[in-house]
Amino acid sequence: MSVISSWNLTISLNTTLSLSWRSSLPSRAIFPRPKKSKTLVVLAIALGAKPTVLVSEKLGDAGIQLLKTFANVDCSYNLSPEELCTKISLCDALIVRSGTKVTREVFESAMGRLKVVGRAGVGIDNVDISAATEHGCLVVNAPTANTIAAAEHGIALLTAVSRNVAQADASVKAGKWERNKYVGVSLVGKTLAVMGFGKVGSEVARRAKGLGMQVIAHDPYAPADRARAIGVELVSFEEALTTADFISLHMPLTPATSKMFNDEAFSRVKKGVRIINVARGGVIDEEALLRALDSGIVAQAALDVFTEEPPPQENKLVRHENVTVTPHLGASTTEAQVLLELSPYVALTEKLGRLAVQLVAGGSGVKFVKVTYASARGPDDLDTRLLRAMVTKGLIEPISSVFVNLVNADFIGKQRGLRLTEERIVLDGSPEKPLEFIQVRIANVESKFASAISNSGEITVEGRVKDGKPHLTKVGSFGVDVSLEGSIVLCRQSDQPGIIGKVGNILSEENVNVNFMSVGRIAPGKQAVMTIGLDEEPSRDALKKIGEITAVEEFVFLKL
Ligand SMILES: NC(=O)c1ccc[n+]([C@@H]2O[C@H](COP(=O)([O-])OP(=O)(O)OC[C@H]3O[C@@H](n4cnc5c(N)ncnc54)[C@H](O)[C@@H]3O)[C@@H](O)[C@H]2O)c1
Ligand SMILES: O=C(O)[C@H](O)COP(=O)(O)O
Repeated sequence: MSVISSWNLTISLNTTLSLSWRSSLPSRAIFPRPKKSKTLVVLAIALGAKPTVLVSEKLGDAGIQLLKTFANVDCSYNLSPEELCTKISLCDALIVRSGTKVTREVFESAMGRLKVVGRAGVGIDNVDISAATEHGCLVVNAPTANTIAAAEHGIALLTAVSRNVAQADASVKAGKWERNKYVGVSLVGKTLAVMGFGKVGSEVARRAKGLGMQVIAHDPYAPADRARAIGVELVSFEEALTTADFISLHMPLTPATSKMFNDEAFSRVKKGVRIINVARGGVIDEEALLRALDSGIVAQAALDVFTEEPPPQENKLVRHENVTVTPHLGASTTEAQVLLELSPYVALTEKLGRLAVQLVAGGSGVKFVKVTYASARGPDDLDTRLLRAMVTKGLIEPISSVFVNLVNADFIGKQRGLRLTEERIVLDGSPEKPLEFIQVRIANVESKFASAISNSGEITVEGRVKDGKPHLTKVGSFGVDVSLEGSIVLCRQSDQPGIIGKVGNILSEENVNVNFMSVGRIAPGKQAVMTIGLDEEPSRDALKKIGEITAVEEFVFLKL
């Protein structure tokens, strides 16, 4: 799905609601789940059957194609409010960006059919959340998908205003050569105030530090340790205003931030300050900014966002000589629109859950499950609800007839006595990758494959995403490496020559293709765990023959 890095559940339906919704869906007998369910399309997961999805703004093609495997997709762009209201009654889901106003009228016109609004991006200020809640409609967004794109656009505008790039470009194109008029200011050593030190703000800060700037930030809710880690000082609104040479805005538009930059704020800034806004137009009082520009208090402004979008033709800010404008392009990079950042992890978590539960010995029951996410990203930047739901799905579906989806996962887990806890390990390193590894552990159970019990006494499976594909990288205390496709044979044997060949022969006699194989051992000549990825399912007879190889101490066949 375009821009799905993780769909963030903005409004969770309460349990009663999600249950009644679920029970109103057709049974699996009528709509069997696709064999290779690409569970990353959360809307489809949430809806549980082939829904009709209206996409009202341009998204990446890859996302649309993927969505089409799960849904009837209607891409209708530039709908008038009336056209949107007419169409919506035929749709189960609506996907929008910032340009579609999802008003109360839209929810009313849906007459109960609309179940999910997906905001392919961050800001949900164009969706009437109260109306969505009243109409039992879920609103989900993709909070990290365009973070880097927005941060890079902020930096592009910062450097552009410091060197009059837009103005100089227009001048040269008008046939002029005004080298003295467009003398800029340097960034190095200057103070940048980042207002709103969240996902985008902190990435802007990181980049500005690289440009040699002194970076301060104002954010009443930001953790001081995150700021310290980047070398940024958190300051009061007053201090940010009075000390900054450049101000970059990155807070959401809320009643508290609306027109935060007004005459009062501009009266306290340093004369000649330069302002960049890639957040929301509404955080600036545009009339006040115009006055501040005209009086020279603000030397330059770069605006990607406006109170009204598109801004009216006669908008004086847009036409102002010292204002650089872009048409809400912050998220508009190819990468941000096709990013499938979390999707392999979604598949990985479900498969780890499936593997772990199949390793439990019959009768043990599964109650205590711990999921560990190791990531270089801050906890706020990784919403794990989707991953948690997928682990639950993997744990429960192989041993029951229930269909687990994003909405009902927590409820079904609780109903079945599952106590799933999550833990994060914060790693050093590049935060570009969402997760380094994921571990699923089941405590207080016996395993049908004793080697799957780690030193801590729990069934432990660990996986990573390699080249975009989920891999199993640890079973119990043994390091392994097998791509999680098809099915898997885990086999512990005494470490001696010829075993791999014997197992391979048995499988090849049955025409079962081995797609991956790895061997992890404690020490040479002792025990080894062999992990074999299979495209086809071997017969019982073949599995029996593997078990009869003298050196094989235990083995298990697992379906993914
Ligand atoms: N121009 C674009 O295309 C584009 C792209 C992405 C994001 N955005 C916008 O950028 C903004 C930031 O996005 P994000 O993903 O970093 O969100 P975020 O939620 O990660 O960060 C927002 C930060 O603002 C802080 N904040 C809240 N109230 C504040 C206040 N009164 N003063 C200062 N800080 C305050 C929050 O504590 C939070 O840390 C949003 O408005 C989003 O819609 C625009
Ligand atoms: O909130 C956002 O995600 C950004 O403003 C991007 O909006 P867009 O998806 O309309 O480009």
